[in-house]
Amino acid sequence: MIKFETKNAFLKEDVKDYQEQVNTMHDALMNKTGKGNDFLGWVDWCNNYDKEEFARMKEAASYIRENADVFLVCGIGGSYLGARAAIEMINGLYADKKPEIIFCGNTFSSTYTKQVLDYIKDKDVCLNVISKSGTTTETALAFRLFKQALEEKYGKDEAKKRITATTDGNKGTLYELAKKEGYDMYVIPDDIGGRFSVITPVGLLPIAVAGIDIDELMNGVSAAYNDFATPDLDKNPAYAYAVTRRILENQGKSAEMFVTYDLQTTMLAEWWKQLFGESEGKNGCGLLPTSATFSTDLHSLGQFVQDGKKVLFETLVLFENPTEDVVFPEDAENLDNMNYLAGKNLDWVNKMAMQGTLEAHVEEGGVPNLEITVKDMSAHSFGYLVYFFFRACAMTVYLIDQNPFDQPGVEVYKKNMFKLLGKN
Ligand SMILES: O=P(O)(O)OC[C@H]1O[C@H](O)[C@H](O)[C@@H](O)[C@@H]1O
Repeated sequence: MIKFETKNAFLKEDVKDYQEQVNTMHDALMNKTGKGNDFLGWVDWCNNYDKEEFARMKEAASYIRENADVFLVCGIGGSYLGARAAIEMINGLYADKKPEIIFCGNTFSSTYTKQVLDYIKDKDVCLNVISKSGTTTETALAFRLFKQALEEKYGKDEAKKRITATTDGNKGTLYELAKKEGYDMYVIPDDIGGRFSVITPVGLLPIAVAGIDIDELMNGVSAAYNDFATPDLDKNPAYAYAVTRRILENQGKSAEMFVTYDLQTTMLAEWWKQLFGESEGKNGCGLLPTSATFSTDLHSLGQFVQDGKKVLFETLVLFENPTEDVVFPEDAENLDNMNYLAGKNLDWVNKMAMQGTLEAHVEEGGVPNLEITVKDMSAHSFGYLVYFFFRACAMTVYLIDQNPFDQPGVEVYKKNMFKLLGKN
């Protein structure tokens, strides 16, 4: 289902030399005995998730689709990136589907927040507030504003029906508030951290509201779970990718650029950045996760990749089959001199651009390129791909002996901000 290739990676070590270490880490992961083992619920979540809650979520999604022009998803980090990545990748950026999905609660920007508040004024709205901790300030602040806007518009009772809360199953400020208000509630499992939570109600409810088949998404997760049961580096592309990153780091690389050729996967890259950035960037370790969407960014970052400081390698995420295609038309006058492409499919042009760029970056630029090939941009492939990255991420961080599942560094800005905001 996923092909992983290193033929353009300039590797100076053999991936297979890591087999023994990978076997040990694989056991730690599967037996839940490694670092951060309290947060390994995602590993076999596809076998364990609550089917009753899953069915309830689908019903809630139908209610929201029938009753809302706009669906507000109020969350930040792992509580919004996965859903947004899935919805954009699978439905595209301009899907003419009701409801329109707007993400809030991920910024303090007064301009953005006020503009969303104005935009929803004359629209029917439902809202899903998502926070594992239940105390994240960006989310809590936006939630109060949008909750009040809904209460003003619909009255308290009707607003309650339009608000769902996804949070801890037993505790926390949001949990208490939602219980008291009587909102429809969904649980973020204790043993699944935010950046691994797109396969739980955190991601699945908004994804279902977008009209995407969440059974298919979970089938993709299960298929990946089964395919990655073996630690054999010849058979497990997630682990081969995990090891390859470490080899390139040993060769002096300090950044990894996630590259796609489809604009609707830009948010997938943002999701991936949180996954790897928060999992790996600690105690002075880790590769900087960065991203580019080509060919758009070839016209901005291309110069640096080709010719700048040799700090990075590229990880190409290629989708074999496009969701849509366009045949380039003939033009009788040919004033733009573009007739040489007449009759060609746009996807073919995109793939030729990819081929040409790959050769330029690898052969002339000496930039290592890894290739991850995915069949298409379906819900099934999304589920498969995120699980691929989960397993790769856990393995690659275990290989540098760090805990992939905490993020103590994120607290530092919060402490300073709270002091400035006068929070006690
Ligand atoms: O879901 P929440 O508890 O609101 O957290 C939202 C996000 O913010 C935190 O600061 C963490 O660094 C992220 O890992 C998390 O995904």
